[in-house]
Amino acid sequence: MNVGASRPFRPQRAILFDLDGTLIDSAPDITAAVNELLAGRDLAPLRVDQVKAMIGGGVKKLVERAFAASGSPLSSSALEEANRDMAPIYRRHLTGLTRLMPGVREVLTHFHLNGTAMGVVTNKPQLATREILLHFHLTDYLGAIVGGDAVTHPKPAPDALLLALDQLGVEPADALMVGDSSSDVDAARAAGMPVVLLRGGYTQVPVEELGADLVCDSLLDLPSTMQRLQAAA
Ligand SMILES: O=C(O)COP(=O)(O)O
Repeated sequence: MNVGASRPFRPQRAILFDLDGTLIDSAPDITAAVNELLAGRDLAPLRVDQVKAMIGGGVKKLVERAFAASGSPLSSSALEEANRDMAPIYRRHLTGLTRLMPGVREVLTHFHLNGTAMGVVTNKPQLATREILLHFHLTDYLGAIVGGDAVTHPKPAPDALLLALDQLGVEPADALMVGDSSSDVDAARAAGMPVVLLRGGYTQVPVEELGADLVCDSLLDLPSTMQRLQAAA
């Protein structure tokens, strides 16, 4: 099922995937990390659904939002300190509770066999991103892996997407961004790329309202949907 494409799709030479909420369900691990940090400050744990709504802006934003939701908003110096404390905690909770979203391996295999270049562009730190992708044996599919700290301006700025496309040697108009949130749409628009959003990711706003060219129920719908749209273009 999809919501109508808002512009013609031409065959894509590359696809950039968001990570959290798109390729992986990392919310349980991220919640465990957040709650370990909060417990260190005698604050009560947050639920996974609360933390889901805080993911997508990088680790520092996550920390800021978690303390605000706990009724203890941080000053900028306290945020810096909490963010420093979070780094080793976050690294201990990368894969234990994290699972691939449905269809990831099948869909990456499909596009790989198709000759489509692929990359991951996330606001998660680069080292953590690489460790997770290695854990799930996905790095062989990916010609570019760009974390939030690999650029000065992470998503929703276009920089990380443009860096990944540069590494893949593909122009923005010949590539597609696939994500789950407004920062993916905004980054893709700023980079001049079409964008597909998947339902079931980490957004509080319904994906239909985020201005994507297309919305799919799951990653598994992407190959057939792309074929149909390209045939019609
Ligand atoms: O906020 C994060 O750490 C990562 O989020 P993203 O993979 O959706 O960009």
